[in-house]
Amino acid sequence: MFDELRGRQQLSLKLNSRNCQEAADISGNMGEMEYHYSAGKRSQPNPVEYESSIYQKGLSYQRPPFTFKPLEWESLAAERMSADSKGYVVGSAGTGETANKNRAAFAKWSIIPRRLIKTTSLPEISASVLGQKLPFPIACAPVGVQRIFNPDGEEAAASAAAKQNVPYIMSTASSTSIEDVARANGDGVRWFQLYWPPNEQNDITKSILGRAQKAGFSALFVTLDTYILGWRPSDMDNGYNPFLRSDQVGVAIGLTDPVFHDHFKKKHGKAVEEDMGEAVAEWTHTVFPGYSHSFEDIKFLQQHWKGPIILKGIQSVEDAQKCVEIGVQGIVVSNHGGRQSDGGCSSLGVLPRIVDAVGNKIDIFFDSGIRCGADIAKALALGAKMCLIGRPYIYGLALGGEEGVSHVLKALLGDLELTLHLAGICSSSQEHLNRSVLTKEDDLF
Ligand SMILES: Cc1cc2nc3c(=O)[nH]c(=O)nc-3n(C[C@H](O)[C@H](O)[C@H](O)COP(=O)(O)O)c2cc1C
Ligand SMILES: O=C(O)C(=O)c1ccccc1
Repeated sequence: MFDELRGRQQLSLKLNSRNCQEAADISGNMGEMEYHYSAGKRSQPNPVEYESSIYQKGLSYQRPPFTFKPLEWESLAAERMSADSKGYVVGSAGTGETANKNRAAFAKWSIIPRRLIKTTSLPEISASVLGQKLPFPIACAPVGVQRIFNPDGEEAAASAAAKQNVPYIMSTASSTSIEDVARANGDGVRWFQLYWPPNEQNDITKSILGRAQKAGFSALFVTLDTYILGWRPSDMDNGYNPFLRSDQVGVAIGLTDPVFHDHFKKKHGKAVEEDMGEAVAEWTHTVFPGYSHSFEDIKFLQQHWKGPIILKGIQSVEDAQKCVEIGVQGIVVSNHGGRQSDGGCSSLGVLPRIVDAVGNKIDIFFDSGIRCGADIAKALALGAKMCLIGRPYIYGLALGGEEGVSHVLKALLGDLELTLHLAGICSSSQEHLNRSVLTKEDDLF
């Protein structure tokens, strides 16, 4: 009974509250959570609708086959994976100290709700990044080898992201080609993440960038913290490296790249098809050369990429300042989910100082450790413009392919929307969602 009342209440709140234009746009079937086009424009999914429709489905025992408990996605997904895949996604570097600190850092900040803030609508949770206004302040982080979690891999995730109006960042280590991911993503917003070949192989880099650009990827995320994979005990215990599997997962971009094919032929005197093992080893070495580029080298990418460039993996104020100096458009404050270095800082811990130093000069994205709506709210309050979701959507992929990814994205957004609403915060913009809504939990004692 309570659920029924609550469901109805949510529904009527929603219907009364969205502004007129949006209400006219929303033509979706509430039960199925389908969203339709109206007047040639895609109507915005409304995350809280998901919650109300679930209460209603609950009444007729038609709940979705996925849990809404964000901290259970990992264990439930793990039950469906091989030991190798589970170790790969859940695992992190060394003792796991960095990954643990990523999570612990969120609990150090608390949201102080304000009361009697008169509202007539649910909070607006859009984001303004890279000169664009996007409906939601989250994106799917670049994650490689997605077919080890579900046979539909990147195509399922990119399709779900487009349906939920969430940008999809495609990894260079994808198990699907650039062109196939673009097709699956359709008219969604898609960005490309580069694992960057050494300068001697700039022709291969140019080829990848050209393909990504042609396939409609509009921004370039360059990952700086993974020129070699970190010390990952779970994978070493399993003797597991996704590239070294016999089914060649994670090398789709190389195996479909004509310039890489030419390069391989010249170097090895045979075609890629004649020696797949050698070709995979060569590609792996091309994108994980073992050594880093320099700030100076970014010029090459600026010359060959028409669009915003965002550097991923920034943890220090000094590096953030250098990013501003060299004229890139954004940074991702990230420690790769604690997968690369042990003994590191929490990514959320370093965020405020980086925001203070460069937040008004460059777009700051954030990831590492986000698991629920409140985590997104805290990172945005500390000055990030957008959060990248990493492991959670991969757990969704393992749990239920495209539907599972959609579920995780909708659940995170619904949770965010209500978290802000119930704290009296009327939008995700810095004007309303800023440090004044937070306190350090330790300061309370
Ligand atoms: C299985 C897996 C594969 C990943 N692959 C990539 C990748 O190919 N490129 C990249 O830049 N980051 C990659 N990442 C890191 C994510 O983009 C992101 O920084 C990280 O997952 C954020 O931490 P979280 O998982 O705690 O949210 C990967 C992460 C995971 C879990
Ligand atoms: O595992 C990772 O964190 C990552 O970035 C990666 C590297 C190679 C293949 C797939 C993912």
